[in-house]
Amino acid sequence: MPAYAVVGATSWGVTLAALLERAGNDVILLVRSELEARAVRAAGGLERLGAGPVLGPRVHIHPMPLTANHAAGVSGALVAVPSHAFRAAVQAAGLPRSLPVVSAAKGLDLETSSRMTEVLHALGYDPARTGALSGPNLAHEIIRGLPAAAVIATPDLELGRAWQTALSAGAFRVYASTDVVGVELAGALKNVIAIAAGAAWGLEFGANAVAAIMTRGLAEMTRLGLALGAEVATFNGLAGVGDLAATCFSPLSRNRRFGELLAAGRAPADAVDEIGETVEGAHTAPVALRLAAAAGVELPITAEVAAVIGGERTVPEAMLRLLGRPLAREELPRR
Ligand SMILES: NC(=O)c1ccc[n+]([C@@H]2O[C@H](COP(=O)([O-])OP(=O)(O)OC[C@H]3O[C@@H](n4cnc5c(N)ncnc54)[C@H](O)[C@@H]3O)[C@@H](O)[C@H]2O)c1
Ligand SMILES: O=P(O)(O)OC[C@H](O)CO
Repeated sequence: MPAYAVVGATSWGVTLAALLERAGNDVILLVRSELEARAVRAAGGLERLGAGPVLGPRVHIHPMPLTANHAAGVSGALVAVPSHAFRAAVQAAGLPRSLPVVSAAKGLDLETSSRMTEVLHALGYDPARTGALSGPNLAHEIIRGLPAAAVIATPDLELGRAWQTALSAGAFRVYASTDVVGVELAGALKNVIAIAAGAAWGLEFGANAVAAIMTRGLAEMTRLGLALGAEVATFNGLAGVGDLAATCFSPLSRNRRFGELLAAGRAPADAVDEIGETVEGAHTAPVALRLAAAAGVELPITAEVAAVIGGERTVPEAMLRLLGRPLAREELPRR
C-alpha cells in the first residue's frame, strides 16, 4: 500500500492527510508533540475545520521526527505549515534527503526571500524531487467533499503524475505542471492581492473595485513571476487567476478577512490576533517588494498593502494613492 507523510496538523495538513487517505494511501501525519498527537487523534482531525472527525484508521499520527522504521515505506512528503515555520518544521520532521518533498505552503521566507522549494534545496533536498502544490483550495470546503482543483508542480512530469494519483480523490482533482517557480510565486503573491480585495470589500467599494484590484493584481503578480523565471500561463491557471478568485471573493479567506479588518481601522497585529490563524499575505508583501526591487519590477498594489501593514498609511489613503496613479495603457504581461 503506498504511504505518504504530511508535516503539520494545520487546517491544510489535516485536509491533505484526509485526501491522501480517501485516495487509498496510508498516511503518517507528523505533529509537533505527543500532546498534539493525542489531541488530533481524539478529534479525528482539527476542531477549527468544523467538519467533525475526518481522519480514518489509515492516518497514523506521530510526533516528529519520522522514524527510520516509518520512512522505509514512505513514497513522498507534503509540508503544510505556514511559511514562517517551514524551515524549522522540515528540519524537525527528519525526512530523508532522497524523499520527494512537496511544499503546500503559500508564502515566501521572510529572512532570505526564498520560495519554499528553495528552502528545501538549502536544507539538502534534491531539486529534481521537490515541488509545490497550489490552487483555489479553501480547506474548509475541501474537507466537506466539495469539488475543487489544484496544481502540483514538479521539475519532472512523471513525479508530478505520481503525486496527481496520490492526491486526487472524490471531487478533488489535481493537475500537473513543471513550472515550480510560477506555481509557488502565484500561490504566495495572490494572498497580498486578496488583502487589498478584502480592504475594498471592507470599504464597501463593490464588486467592480474588487475585480479591478484582482485584474491589476494579477498583472503585477505575473510581471514579477516572469522576471523571476516563471511561465505566463501559470498565472492564467489554477495557481494564479483561479486561486486569486477564490481568495478575493470567499469570506472564508483569512487574507481577505485581514484586509476587511484593516479597512475597519484595526491595527495589523490586532487583526492577525483576531483571525487567530495564518495570514500569509501579511508576511509576503514586504518580501515580494524586496524581490521586485531587485528585479526592477513595479508592484503598486503590493506596495500599498505593505505600507498599510507597516503602519505608514491607512487603507483609505492607500486606495486614494492607487486611484491617483498616472493614467496608463492597459499593459498585460505576455511573455
Ligand atoms: N487553510 C487553507 O485553506 C489552506 C489551503 C491551501 C494552502 N494553505 C497554506 O498552508 C499553509 C498552512 O496554513 P493553514 O491554514 O493550514 O494553517 P493554520 O492556520 O490552520 O495553522 C497554523 C497554526 O498551526 C499550528 N501548527 C501546527 N503544526 C505546526 C507546525 N509544525 N509548525 C508551525 N505551526 C504549526 C500553529 O499554531 C500555527 O499558528 C499556509 O502556507 C497556507 O497558505 C492553506
Ligand atoms: O484563507 P487564506 O486566505 O489563507 O486562503 C486559503 C487558500 O490559500 C485558498 O486557496
